[in-house]
Amino acid sequence: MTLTAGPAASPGLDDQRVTAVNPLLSPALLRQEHPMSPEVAKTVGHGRAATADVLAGRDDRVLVVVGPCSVHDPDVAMDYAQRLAREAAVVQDDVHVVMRVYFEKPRTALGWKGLINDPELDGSFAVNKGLRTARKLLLDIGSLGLPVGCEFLDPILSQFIADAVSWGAIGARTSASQVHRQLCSALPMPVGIKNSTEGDVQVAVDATRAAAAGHVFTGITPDGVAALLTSAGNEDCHVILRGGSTGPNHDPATVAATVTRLREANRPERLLIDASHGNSGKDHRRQAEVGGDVVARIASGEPGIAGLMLESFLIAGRQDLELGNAYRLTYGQSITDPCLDWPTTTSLLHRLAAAVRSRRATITR
Ligand SMILES: O=C[C@H](O)[C@H](O)COP(=O)(O)O
Ligand SMILES: C=C(OP(=O)(O)O)C(=O)O
Repeated sequence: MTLTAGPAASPGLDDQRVTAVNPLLSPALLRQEHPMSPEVAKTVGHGRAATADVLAGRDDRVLVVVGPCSVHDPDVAMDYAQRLAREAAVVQDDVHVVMRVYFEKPRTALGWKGLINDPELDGSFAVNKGLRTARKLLLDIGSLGLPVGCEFLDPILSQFIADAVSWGAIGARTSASQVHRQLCSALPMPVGIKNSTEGDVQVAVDATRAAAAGHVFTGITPDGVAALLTSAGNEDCHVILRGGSTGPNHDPATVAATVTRLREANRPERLLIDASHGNSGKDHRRQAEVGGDVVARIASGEPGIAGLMLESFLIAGRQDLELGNAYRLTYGQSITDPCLDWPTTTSLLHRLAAAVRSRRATITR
């Protein structure tokens, strides 16, 4: 029997809902256009190692993943990064700061899907430009000595930027996804995995187990060719408590219960608390309260909390994006979830540093 390859094999039946096919640049080409300097490579490597050490409790600092809900303007993101790099240097003995640099937004239904998908913010979907902008920004931030964290949403896109990332996230809408768990098992950095939007924590614990194992799955090579990838497994995956539709879950009882589940699953018994999302009800004022609560609990030596996620930008709150009218946006304010402003952010960073010092003093006394 002879098999005929290509469209002739199923005339008229294939791709009936694909309305356009356009070229995607390859990861290798993007890396050639925006190569990583040895200095940035050092920042990324040190950022990953310090993150893993804090998560495992080998380093007694706390991890803070802080930055905008989404990057929509690389110049504003650099402005924010320069300020954060200065603060990170001030608190570095007590707090390991990783900047949230999120380019992919998983939407509940519809909405702008992030800078890689639509960098012009006008529905033109210039994805190749988005990838170039994203990679350049990651390298520019890395050159400030500041490690970065990204959410990985589209498993193919990770190949374009993962080498420049020190901490990764899997969001609440994808933590149950086998595709994303397999991706985690191959990613070269610690990855935080969120509880579900409904508040199910077990799904995140299960994801850390799945990600710690090796898998064989489909992906792409640096040249952009489809391939079967074999992963070694990622031991540095951890749970992020982000609250859910039934309310917050940053309370000591949920932290303790999650630690028990992690122990039963033979996973490291430390986690991150996301002060935003379901824990704040998407109210940035409430986010500051959750951050303050976590600071106090770190000072008191509560076990299990390795760090905190904060959604923060220059201006408090959020604004609506009108596609095609990005020029009207307020400088430094989020176009996705509401963020803490810069003064509240720096205050929380310094309070966290003080909390770590007081915890350290209690332990060594
Ligand atoms: O962090 C960002 C948002 O919470 C997430 O992308 C969902 O946003 P949406 O509910 O506005 O679509
Ligand atoms: C989308 C995010 O969060 P979650 O997955 O918790 O909704 C986020 O952190 O940007």
